[in-house]
Amino acid sequence: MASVSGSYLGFDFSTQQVKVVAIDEDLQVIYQNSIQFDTDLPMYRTQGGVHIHNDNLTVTAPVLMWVQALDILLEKMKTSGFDFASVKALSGSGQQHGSVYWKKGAREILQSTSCNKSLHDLLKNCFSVTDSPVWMDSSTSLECKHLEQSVGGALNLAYITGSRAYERFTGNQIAKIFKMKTEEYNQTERISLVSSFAASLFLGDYAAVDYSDGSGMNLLDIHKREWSKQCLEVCAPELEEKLGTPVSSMSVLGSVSSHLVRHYGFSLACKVIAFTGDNPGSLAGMRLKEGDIAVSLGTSDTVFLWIQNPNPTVEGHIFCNPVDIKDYMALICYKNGSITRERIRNECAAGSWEEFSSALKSTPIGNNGNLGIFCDVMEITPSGMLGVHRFNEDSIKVPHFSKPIEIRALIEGQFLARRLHAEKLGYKIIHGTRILATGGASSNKDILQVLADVFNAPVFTIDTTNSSCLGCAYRAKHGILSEMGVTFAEAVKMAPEPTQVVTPTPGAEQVYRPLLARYAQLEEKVFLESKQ
Ligand SMILES: Nc1ncnc2c1ncn2[C@@H]1O[C@H](COP(=O)(O)OP(=O)(O)O)[C@@H](O)[C@H]1O
Ligand SMILES: O=C(CO)[C@@H](O)[C@H](O)COP(=O)(O)O
Repeated sequence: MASVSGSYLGFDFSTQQVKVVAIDEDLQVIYQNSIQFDTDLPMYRTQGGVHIHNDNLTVTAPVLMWVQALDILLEKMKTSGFDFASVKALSGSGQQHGSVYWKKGAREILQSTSCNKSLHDLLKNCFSVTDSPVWMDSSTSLECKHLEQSVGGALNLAYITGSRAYERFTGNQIAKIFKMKTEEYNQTERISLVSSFAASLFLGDYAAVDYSDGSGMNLLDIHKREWSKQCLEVCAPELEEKLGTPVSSMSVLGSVSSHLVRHYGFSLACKVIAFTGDNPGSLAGMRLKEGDIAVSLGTSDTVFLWIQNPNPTVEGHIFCNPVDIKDYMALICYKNGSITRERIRNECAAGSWEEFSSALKSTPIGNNGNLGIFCDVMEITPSGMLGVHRFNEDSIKVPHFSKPIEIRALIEGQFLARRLHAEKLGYKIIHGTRILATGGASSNKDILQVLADVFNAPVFTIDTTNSSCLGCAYRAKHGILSEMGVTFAEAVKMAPEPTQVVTPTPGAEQVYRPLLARYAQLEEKVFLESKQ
């Protein structure tokens, strides 16, 4: 690879893979690569990057798998001739809410500089909990109830932390670890998020949690940008020491570890900028503006917005904004995203995205009134909804659809749900609204066409589906410039603009407006039934 005068790296430790994007000084992408957990590291026996336990509620991932994936990714970059010496700064992101438990003594090992071991060999005995709880976990209902009761109810908790108690949020996960694995908890000297854990691997020391990803823990006071002592106390003892002090998402944490300098030829001056959550990373990568709506179609589906005035409610989340210290972002998360789409692709389209697309193209918008709600796993939005529910044009439940109708029912049902809950949170689609799509499924234009039709707005994408990596490479550059007072918008003004890929089909709104109202009624019915 030809060397460049300066470059910036963005990593993403997401649910199914570790990915990297490198950009040059002109913000052009010069390198991309990834390691898939299931296929590149089969010895960990993950499915979709995780282990689903027998209770169907507990979901974890082996922390050493993430470390080993980074070793392999960096080796791959080295083999391809990537010029590590040109990297001026790096940053990254992680799947949100997951937690990593560093054993007493781990910091000293992390800081050690004089060995030739891989990170995996170096850190193999450093974790008190080897299977990290991840965002797909929904086993902490008791802990959630306790936290909400202790702070005066769900809405009060949302006022403080931006969200009512959610099972996957880290504070509730830590409370469960303390209760179920007290000895391991007591052996823990530091608790990281996946993002700050990943930053620690580059820093060679414990990296601070950033405000934006820290907002997904039910522990951070999002207004004061400090831990809520009340929430910490409810979740587990000595938690403040174990978490360290949170920092702004644009903080320069320090220089890259001498371990990585020696192994890969990073410059000693290369800076590590605070890592953040993958959705905040995507907000940066897509250069979201107020008024835009971002739809991420990754393992999870998320819908998020840039907002100035947080108005937390008991549905959805408010996070601190990752690129502007005074602002916020609102987010809604759906657990049944790509994995459900893959199941239907396998069952109805012989495992082929092309066949899946053909089915979308051969069926009419509105699917002749056939609607579906597909929750293979317990849904987050609305909370607890489970199972596959199919309704014909008279809203009568039916046991199955033909294959093409099933495919359209899945995609329309998913996007009707995305729109319904965004509107419930007060989001209005107006003339000029741009939908910015990202994540693996955003490479599929036929899926994006349904998105444009259901939302009645044009869909834009950026050049890469790895918007979080790209956003973190941008954040890496901005991290250095922000010390001189440069805003994120100024730092990335030369970056390529998102391009419009699809526009709504004429007449789509007339079909989907009434369908949205019908979907809302059916979802409410299914939701209430799932509560019984
Ligand atoms: N052509 C396609 N059409 C629809 N979905 C796709 C396509 N290509 C990849 N995907 C989906 O993208 C998902 C991965 O998305 P990605 O955003 O990389 O995940 P994550 O960041 O959560 O690990 C895969 O699970 C796959 O189902
Ligand atoms: O739980 C959430 C957001 O609140 C998820 O969006 C995770 O952050 C996982 O992200 P992907 O790997 O699906 O991008």
